[in-house]
Amino acid sequence: MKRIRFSWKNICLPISCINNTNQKTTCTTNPSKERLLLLSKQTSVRSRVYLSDFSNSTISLNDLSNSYLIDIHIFTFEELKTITQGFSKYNYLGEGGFGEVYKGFVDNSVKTGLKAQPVAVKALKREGGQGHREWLAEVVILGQLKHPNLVNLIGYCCEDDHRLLVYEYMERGNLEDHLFQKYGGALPWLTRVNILLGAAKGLDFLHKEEKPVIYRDFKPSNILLSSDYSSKLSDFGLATDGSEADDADFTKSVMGTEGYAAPEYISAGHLTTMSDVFSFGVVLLEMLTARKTVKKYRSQRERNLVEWARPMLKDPNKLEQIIDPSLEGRYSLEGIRKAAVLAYQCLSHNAKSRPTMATVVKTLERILDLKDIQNGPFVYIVPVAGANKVHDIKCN
Ligand SMILES: Nc1ncnc2c1ncn2[C@@H]1O[C@H](COP(=O)(O)OP(=O)(O)OP(=O)(O)O)[C@@H](O)[C@H]1O
Repeated sequence: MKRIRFSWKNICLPISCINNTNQKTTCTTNPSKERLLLLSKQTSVRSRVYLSDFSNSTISLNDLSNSYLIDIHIFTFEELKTITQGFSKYNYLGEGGFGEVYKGFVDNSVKTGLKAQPVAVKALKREGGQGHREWLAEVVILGQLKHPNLVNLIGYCCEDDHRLLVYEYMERGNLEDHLFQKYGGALPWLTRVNILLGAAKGLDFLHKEEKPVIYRDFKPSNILLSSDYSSKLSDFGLATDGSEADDADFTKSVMGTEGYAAPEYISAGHLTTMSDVFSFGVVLLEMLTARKTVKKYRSQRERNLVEWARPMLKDPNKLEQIIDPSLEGRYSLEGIRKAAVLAYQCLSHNAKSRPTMATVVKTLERILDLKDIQNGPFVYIVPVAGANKVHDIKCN
């Protein structure tokens, strides 16, 4: 489901690397002395650069990449064109609100020190301030925060009006395509729980930052899967690092994807970490039911999944009616009940009654340990090369 804006307010950032005269600019000039002085004063008190540092012009992209970014490579547009074979249709992976995504391959010959690996290259559609803000949010947040459940940003390109991002390539694409069966059979129960556990750990990590990062766009298409089905959050364009809370333009614009945003955020623009918890509840409900949160062609009563299904989550007799039939009863009964109660709590209209992501992680870990799976399929444990975990693969 594509991202929509509930309302729109242009965000005007001073874009230090855009050259209005249209000359070729690659953001590689040295930071000014005054800026570095200011920066060194700031570093003594905090360890991370925030998005607001850019809107206040206290830092430039050069300062950020020279002093703060972790293992980030700066690519030229030509280099990215080469590694994606000229953004060829054969390398095309898909398109989201930000722009098109292409598969590529990098190694030491592209940039010294670069590990040989497949990558995903995301190219920003050229459309002014908000597009640049989204690109910058990805660089500022993913360039500084590293975690096994956040997609790894390998590098970026900021040349003339080109804005691109280079990520590690995730072999199994996004959860949405698996959950709603674009590919093959239904995901087994424990694989689903494990995927959501990974995503929950990613959110928990973001929320535990000194200034919590609010992800703002949690949904299945933003959860990417590796070959062994471990999950990582991607698409940080709408994320906010907590530094923009006083910015009038920011607080006025409500953004996200229809069906996932918390009610208090839609109605009053009230954005907290609990907004992410609500969105997590929506995805958990989608995982339990294999139904999309909003679907036009469902009956009026069932159109909004949350409104229709939430009352049934706490009633074990009704619960069975909404569980994904393609699971064919192959799940832990206790596990599915616990997951349903967890979804119910995350979807509370009162933000304060929702659990924190730390509690969600603990609950999902307990559910993952419940192995009383009814009529279980033959489970073949595949050791995955390079990974220290084993995962169950359903064999028909
Ligand atoms: N790192 C990656 N590895 C493999 N595939 C990726 C990667 N990043 C994105 N993709 C794929 O590219 C396509 C577009 O992804 P993108 O994140 O831009 O948009 P989206 O999340 O589908 O939509 P929206 O931006 O509206 O939320 C999707 O099919 C996604 O699975």
